[in-house]
Amino acid sequence: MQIHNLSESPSILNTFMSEIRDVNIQNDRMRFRRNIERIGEVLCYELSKSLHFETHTTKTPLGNHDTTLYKNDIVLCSILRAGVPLHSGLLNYFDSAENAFISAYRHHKHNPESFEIIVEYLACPSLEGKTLILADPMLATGQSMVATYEALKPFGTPKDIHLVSVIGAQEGVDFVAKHFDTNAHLWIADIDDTLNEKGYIVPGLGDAGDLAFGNKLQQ
Ligand SMILES: O=P(O)(O)OC[C@H]1O[C@H](OP(=O)(O)OP(=O)(O)O)[C@H](O)[C@@H]1O
Ligand SMILES: O=c1cc[nH]c(=O)[nH]1
Ligand SMILES: [Mg+2]
Repeated sequence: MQIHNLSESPSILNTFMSEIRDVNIQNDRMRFRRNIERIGEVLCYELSKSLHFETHTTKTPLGNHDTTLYKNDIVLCSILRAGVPLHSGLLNYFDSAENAFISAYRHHKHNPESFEIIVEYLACPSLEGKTLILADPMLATGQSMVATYEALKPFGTPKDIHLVSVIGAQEGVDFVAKHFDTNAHLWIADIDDTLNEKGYIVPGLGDAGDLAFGNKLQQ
């Protein structure tokens, strides 16, 4: 897997990243969602440079102008629920993308420290020969991303695969790298060192789903 960690070259992205991590700012739910969306836009722009481009002639009022436009058939797939604002950011730029949604959540069966990933809702178009973009803001253990990929396999074989995430833990990045092809890409805004005993990224930002949408009761 090819890993593109955008924190390696400082940019305006650092401002959005510092706001979503900051305990004094992140509780402004609207700002949190909008920052995740803006990070999605920046990641989308970077990812777009790796797409397939072909020459296109545009007719202006005064003549013709040659440029290149991407030709990939894009399917954006987000993992509910924290993936929703990231999905919006990607869709802001990929105007005509097809969309898939999947629910993958951590189910704490016996105690807060052990969980399994439950995949329930799944709506997806054909993926055959298309460019699949899998988006989830948090890449902690990597289990949700891998469970989602397994659940999508019956929908066809994508031509290429891009994972998009906001914050990853090194352990989760290593885990997904083992499960995806070497041609797959990971576009990520930052990678932190560790996970705590509950599988949260440290320092991370806390619970992205709760910060975006409010607390949920455990089922
Ligand atoms: O890499 P993993 O260890 O699988 O963890 C990451 C998952 O955890 C979060 O979802 P969560 O289960 O909190 O659901 P939510 O989006 O409903 O809050 C996050 O959005 C990822 O989907
Ligand atoms: O740190 C983490 C890990 C999983 N999900 C989150 O929202 N945050
Ligand atoms: Mg959550």
